[in-house]
Amino acid sequence: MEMIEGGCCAEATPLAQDGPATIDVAKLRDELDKKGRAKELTTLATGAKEWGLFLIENHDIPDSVLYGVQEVVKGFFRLSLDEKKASLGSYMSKDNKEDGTNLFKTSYLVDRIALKAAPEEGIDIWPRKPSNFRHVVKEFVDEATRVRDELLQALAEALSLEQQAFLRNFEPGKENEVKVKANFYPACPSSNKVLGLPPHSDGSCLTLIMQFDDIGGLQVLKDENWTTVSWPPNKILVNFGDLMEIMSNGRLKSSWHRVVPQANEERISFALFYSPPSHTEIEPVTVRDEDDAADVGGYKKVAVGEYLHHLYTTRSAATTIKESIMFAKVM
Ligand SMILES: O=C(O)CCC(=O)C(=O)O
Ligand SMILES: [Fe+2]
Repeated sequence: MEMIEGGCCAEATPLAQDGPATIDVAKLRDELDKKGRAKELTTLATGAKEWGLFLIENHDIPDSVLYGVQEVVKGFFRLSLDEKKASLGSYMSKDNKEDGTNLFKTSYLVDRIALKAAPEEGIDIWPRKPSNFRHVVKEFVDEATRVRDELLQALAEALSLEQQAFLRNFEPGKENEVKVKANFYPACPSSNKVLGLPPHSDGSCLTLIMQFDDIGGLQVLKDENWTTVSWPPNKILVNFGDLMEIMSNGRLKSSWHRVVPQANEERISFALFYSPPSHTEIEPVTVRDEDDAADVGGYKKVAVGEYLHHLYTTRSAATTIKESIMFAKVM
C-alpha cells in the first residue's frame, strides 16, 4: 500500500436499508412501450429525489468494455510504486493536483489516480501500463458519455422539463469536462476508525461509478443515517453532483457521501465526473408551483468554473453538509 499516507479517525456505522432505485435504461429507450417507459421515468424521478443517486442496468455498455476497464485498472494498481510512477506521465505532479481532488490525498485510506479524459490535452499523462490502459479506458468513457446524454434527457423528462433542459448545458461537441478517478481502498482491520474518503458532495453534474466487486464501502447520508450502497460490477451508480443540484434548482440534490474501507477486502472503484465546459453559465431551471417544497429553488446563475473553483478551495474546511453550495444560492 505504498502510496497511502495515514488515515483519519471517524465513526463508521453503516446501516442496512433498502437500496436506491435501479433504472432499466432499455426501458427508457423503448419508445414503443409507452406505459413501461412512463413507469420507469416515475421510478427515476422518485428514486433520484430520495437518494441523490440511482443505479442503472441494461445500459448497453458491453461487458467486454466494463471488464476490460477492471482488468487494466487492477493491472495498474498491482504495479509497484516505482512502476506506477514511471507509468503515469506526471503522477503526483501539478497535472494531477490541479482539480482539487488531492484534498483527500494525505489523510485518508485511498490510493487514487485522477486523470482528465476531456478536454483531451491531459491524455498523455495517463498510465502507459498496462499497455492497453488508455485505449480501454477511452472506449469506456466514450460509451459512458453516450449513456450520460440519455440519462440527462431522461432526468429532465422525469421532472416534466423540456428534454434538453439539462443536456443543453453540455453543448454537444464542445469541450465538456470529463474527469476519471480510479480509487483503490486497501482492506483495513480497524475500518471503523478510518475513512477511505471523507464526507463530500461531488462538484460534477453527474458522476458515473463502477465498483469492481459487489462490496460495500460507499455510504450515503440518507435520513441522517450513513447507509451503505452496494452494487454489482455490471450496474453503474449514477450520482448527482452539486452542478446538478444547481441546474435543477434544487429539485435534484447532490448526495453527501463518503467511503469506508472494508476490514478484510480491498475495493476498487472507477468514477467518471461529468461537468459542462468551465465557461458555461448555468441557469437553474424555473421552479413551478407544484415543485414548491420548502427546500426547492433559490439557486442563481453561476459559471461552472467559478463554482468548481469555489468548491475545491472551500471543501476541505467544510465540515457540515454542503456548505460550499451556498455560493450558488440567492442570498
Ligand atoms: O469509491 C466510491 O464508490 C466513491 C468515490 C467518490 O465518492 C469520489 O471519488 O468522489
Ligand atoms: Fe464522491
